[in-house]
Amino acid sequence: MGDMLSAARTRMHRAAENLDLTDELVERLDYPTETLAASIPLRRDDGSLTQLKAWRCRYDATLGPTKGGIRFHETVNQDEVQTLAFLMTMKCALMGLPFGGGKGGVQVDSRELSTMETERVARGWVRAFARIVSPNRDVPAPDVATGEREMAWMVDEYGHLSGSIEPNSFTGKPVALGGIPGRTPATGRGGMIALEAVRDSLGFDGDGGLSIALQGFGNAGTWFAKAAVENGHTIVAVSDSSGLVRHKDGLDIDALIEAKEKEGSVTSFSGDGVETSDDGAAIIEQDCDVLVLAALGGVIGDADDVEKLACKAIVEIANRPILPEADEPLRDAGIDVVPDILANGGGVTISHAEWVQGRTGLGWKDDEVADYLEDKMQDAAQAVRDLMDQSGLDMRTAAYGVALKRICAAVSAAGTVEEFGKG
Ligand SMILES: NC(=O)c1ccc[n+]([C@@H]2O[C@H](COP(=O)([O-])OP(=O)(O)OC[C@H]3O[C@@H](n4cnc5c(N)ncnc54)[C@H](O)[C@@H]3O)[C@@H](O)[C@H]2O)c1
Repeated sequence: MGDMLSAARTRMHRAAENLDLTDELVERLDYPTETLAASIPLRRDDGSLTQLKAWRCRYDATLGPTKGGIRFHETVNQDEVQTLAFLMTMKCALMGLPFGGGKGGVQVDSRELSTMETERVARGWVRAFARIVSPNRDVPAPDVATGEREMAWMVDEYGHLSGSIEPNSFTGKPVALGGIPGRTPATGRGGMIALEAVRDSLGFDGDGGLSIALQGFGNAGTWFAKAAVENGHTIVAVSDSSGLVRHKDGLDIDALIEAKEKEGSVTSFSGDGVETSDDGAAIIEQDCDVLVLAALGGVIGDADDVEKLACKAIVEIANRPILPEADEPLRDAGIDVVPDILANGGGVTISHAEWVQGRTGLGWKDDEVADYLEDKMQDAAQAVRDLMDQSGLDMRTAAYGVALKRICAAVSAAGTVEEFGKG
């Protein structure tokens, strides 16, 4: 087992120990059910042939078909794919969705691919893994460097291979091809709903505006920022891969989005009182109420990183931006964390709505999507709060606890040691 998965599982074990869950049920989640590794041949535009490493992991399907994105990234590896599939398992259970967890990846630098090469990689991934993908078995979605267009190619390839039209084999499709309106903003908006739902347990009484520093200004970050401003909060600093921009009285988010769309970076933004720096990593040192991590994994890795923080709470919109080694130093520093499996659960929640839409053949309206997101985020946050109240656990451990209890209940429903042990 890889180091990354091993580290990720420590949080599950912490929850299981605190809640006295039966070992044999939790052990079932120690290893993935199925991981398929493949080599995808890519014919480059210049005629040369390259072999790309690729994976699909179905981590656990106790609660339903496995669900999770496919990322194209030069550093992706089997350990990362399995770790992210493990997190999807916990997230889908916490969000109350009838899905298990999965993840896929191709080890490739997407920036070096032409559009036609990207299409060949997307179709090659489906040819390699079609045997485990299916609307009732394993349902992939976009992730890093994949989006609606890649899903359109993948659904098409899957239809050719299976001999039937199966748009429901993937989510995150373009709306014109069976996608759902509201999927793109769902992760950012869901993160805001989660923050509001737990704000008093983070120590923010009342409903006054909070000062927020935000790392990452892509899909999730921009939609979170818009929702935050609509709710009366102030974004005092934003970073992306180009660097950092800050304004002590709050940034004009619509203008910042426009500048990023036009110039490709937040540091191109200017105006009265706006400061920029090429040191994007300094965002974690920004004095603020809430630091929102919406870019990368492993940003806060240990006690040294925790010492740099000047926030009162953290919201994890990226997957695993805080590593387990930093959990205790954060607790000692009194910094509460809204964990990734809750804070970014809005994305897979609306993927579920898309899957339901595909199964019924009936389209969802914008307000139905928004209501579903609100309800699911509130329900998950409430379940976590209830367990925190009952057990005194921190928010992350309680979130894992809610997920584990649901998975364990489903496993136990097919018989327990007490029943089988009767002989
Ligand atoms: N989009 C979703 O639905 C969704 C769902 C669940 C989790 N997530 C997670 O949220 C994170 C962001 O996803 P996204 O869809 O917004 O991706 P994205 O590619 O749209 O945006 C990523 C952003 O991070 C920035 N970034 C990259 N390196 C950086 C660095 N060193 N410092 C600061 N910023 C940096 C990029 O400039 C960009 O603004 C990822 O970890 C992703 O796995 C996204």
